[in-house]
Amino acid sequence: MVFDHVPPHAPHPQPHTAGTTERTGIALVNLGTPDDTSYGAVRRYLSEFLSDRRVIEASPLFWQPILQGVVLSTRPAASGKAYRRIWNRTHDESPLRTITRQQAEALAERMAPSGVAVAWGMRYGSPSLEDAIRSLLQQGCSRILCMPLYPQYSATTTATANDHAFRTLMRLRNQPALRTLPPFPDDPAFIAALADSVRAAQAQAEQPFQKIVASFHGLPQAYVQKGDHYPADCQRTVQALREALGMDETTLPLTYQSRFGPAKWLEPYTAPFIEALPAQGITRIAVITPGFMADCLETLDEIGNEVREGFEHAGGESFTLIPCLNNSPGGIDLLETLARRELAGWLPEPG
Ligand SMILES: C=CC1=C(C)c2cc3[nH]c(cc4nc(cc5[nH]c(cc1n2)c(C)c5CCC(=O)O)C(CCC(=O)O)=C4C)c(C)c3C=C
Ligand SMILES: [Fe+2]
Ligand SMILES: [Fe+2]
Repeated sequence: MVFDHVPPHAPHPQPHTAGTTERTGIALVNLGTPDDTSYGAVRRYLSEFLSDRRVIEASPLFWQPILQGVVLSTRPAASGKAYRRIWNRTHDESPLRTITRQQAEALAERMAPSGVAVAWGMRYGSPSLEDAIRSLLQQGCSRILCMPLYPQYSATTTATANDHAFRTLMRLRNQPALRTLPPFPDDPAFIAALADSVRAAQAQAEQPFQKIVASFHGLPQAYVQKGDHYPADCQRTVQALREALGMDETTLPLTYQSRFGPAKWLEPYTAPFIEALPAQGITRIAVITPGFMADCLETLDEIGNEVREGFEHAGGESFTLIPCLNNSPGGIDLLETLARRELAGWLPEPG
């Protein structure tokens, strides 16, 4: 018997109902997270993440011995300690997992009247994006919108999430139709939600912020030289936000955080930039992180703990971390706006 285009090792047989209705589904996807903060769990997570050739482009012949040797014997302990500082003890999971689930539940409520199912998964760790897509198929979805929750494009985030969705479909005999959400760096709905979050933070502060630093996850400069247009997308977000708030490069500067390894990453680096501010007479600041749709290790610990301590140690007096859009009404409005736009033609006609 010949199995056209279906690898004989396809791991899970598809249920007969999968993809046989006109139902539409949405799969929300974010980066990933370890299952717990132990050395073993963090090591498994980092090993999967840092073995992704979209993330580390060096040849595996060169990189894998370094990863499996020095990196995975030292980094899991340090990262596990950082995760423990921010861990959601009520649900025993990382904040990124909690918030992604909350976003999916809230979006599901909004989309239910249109008959759209919503699932969520991670690019690395569990539940995986593959689990999310399989759950949508189980629910009879024949059309799926994959929504990587990254406002700015990068091959290291958006593309690898989409790769994972495509790879999942490669194993299916009956494939659903698949759409992917394009990046949305200066979408008016995104910028309006960010501007509202800044105004809300300012309204709660005792005194006006002297600066609001927009800090994005960094990227190796070599990837940008090879064509990744991530920094241009970050500039688009910040420029649009400046215009929405009547601010400029001085009052709303752009910086990059989360450098990993010895190579040159995008500059200026967030931590030294912020630690230098008190010496310039800037002692009351806020930090916004518009590259993240959900609070996570990089916002809550790196900015909320490490950078805050550096700023205070250097003489800073007031440090406000503006929350990500998370499951705020503005954040869910944005997800619904983006989803409905991308689902044009796939939703039942109103009335
Ligand atoms: C070469 C390494 C890395 C690249 C390139 C990279 C790009 C990148 N990452 C995000 C978003 C997130 N990264 C997060 C954690 C994280 N990132 C790296 C490395 C690279 N990221 C590491 C090693 C880690 C793990 C944490 C640590 O050990 O310090 C997270 C947080 C996950 C969580 O559970 O909270 C996010 C989100 C973007 C947007 C990006 C490219 C622009
Ligand atoms: Fe990262
Ligand atoms: Fe970090």
